[in-house]
Amino acid sequence: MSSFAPRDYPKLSTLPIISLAPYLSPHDGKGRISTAAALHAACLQYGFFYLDISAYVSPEEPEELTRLAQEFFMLPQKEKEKIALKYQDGARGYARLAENVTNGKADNHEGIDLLRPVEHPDKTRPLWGENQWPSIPGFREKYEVWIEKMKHLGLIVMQAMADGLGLTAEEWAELRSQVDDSFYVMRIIGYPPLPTNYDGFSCGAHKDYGCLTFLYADPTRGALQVYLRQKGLLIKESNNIRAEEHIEDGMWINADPMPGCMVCNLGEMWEVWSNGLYKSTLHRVLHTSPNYRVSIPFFFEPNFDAVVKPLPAALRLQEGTSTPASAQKARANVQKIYEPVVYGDFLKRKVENNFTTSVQDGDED
Ligand SMILES: O=C(O)CCC(=O)C(=O)O
Ligand SMILES: [Fe+2]
Repeated sequence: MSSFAPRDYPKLSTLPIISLAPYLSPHDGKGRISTAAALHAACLQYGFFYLDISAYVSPEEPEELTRLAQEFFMLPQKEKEKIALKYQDGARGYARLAENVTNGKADNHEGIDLLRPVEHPDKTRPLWGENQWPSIPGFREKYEVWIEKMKHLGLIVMQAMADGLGLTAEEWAELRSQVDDSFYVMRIIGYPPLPTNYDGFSCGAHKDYGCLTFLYADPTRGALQVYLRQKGLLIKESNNIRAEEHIEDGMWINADPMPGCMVCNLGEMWEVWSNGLYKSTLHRVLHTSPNYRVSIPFFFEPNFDAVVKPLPAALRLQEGTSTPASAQKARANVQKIYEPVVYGDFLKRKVENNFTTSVQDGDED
């Protein structure tokens, strides 16, 4: 029985849209406050949002990356296999269609993974090999420019989130030092249409495991879906028609691409930093339209050796205190503190267990 009458439900629309522009201009103090507050609210409620990056990226740039990805995926299979994962550390290179498995089922996609390069590469060590690039002219150059842009974007969004969570300047400096040499993953994904009666998904339901995901996807609609778990009143508006739907136990909503925006979501490391205040949200891809879909998520992750643990600012919020001094006293009221995680160790465990482990294993609510 619910004690929550439907009319009192929090109103949920499609995912919130947040503009990053104030954080790109040096003097927009007011704008920053509202961006930081909007980020905080989106992270509390959804763990997913649209990031309006039109002030940072011109639309032609990711369109060109999509075109290059298409060109690669359209090559004969034998050509694509020349950079197969098996020639390196098993994590860098080309994964053929259905090689990736989620929840025990083969995903109907293919892809290329490019990870942060390491010093003294050794392909016999997990994650420690070298990237394998397609030989298509311009491919590597264009993606390397994008990677630099996404790393910089990661730091900007982290700063805005730190403001939203109420970190002091010293606390932000400490958090920044955990992400300033991101062990990122640039993934390039190709999705043929999902065959009818396919036993699985284009990409099965999962949480991202790291810090922040910046997803650029081609204009295909109705592919990426996000799971909203809270009760609420979903407001849908299209073609001037407004519909309301009560969500009782959670539901999947579409996160279609929006011009000038990327879809951004939190990985599990943010659950740890925020001591569970912010959730890493389940999502999946069901691509049933007849076109070949391309998406290029950039996973902005902590540094390999970062020790990720609950931030004092998150504990202060949970304790209902606002200053570091008063928080000390109230600490005992916080019911559960997440265990610290060394990001690189966590990632290696993930790879060994085919990405099935979670920071909260055995502890799902
Ligand atoms: O292709 C997409 O829209 C999402 C892909 C995704 O969730 C992932 O690679 O983690
Ligand atoms: Fe994902």
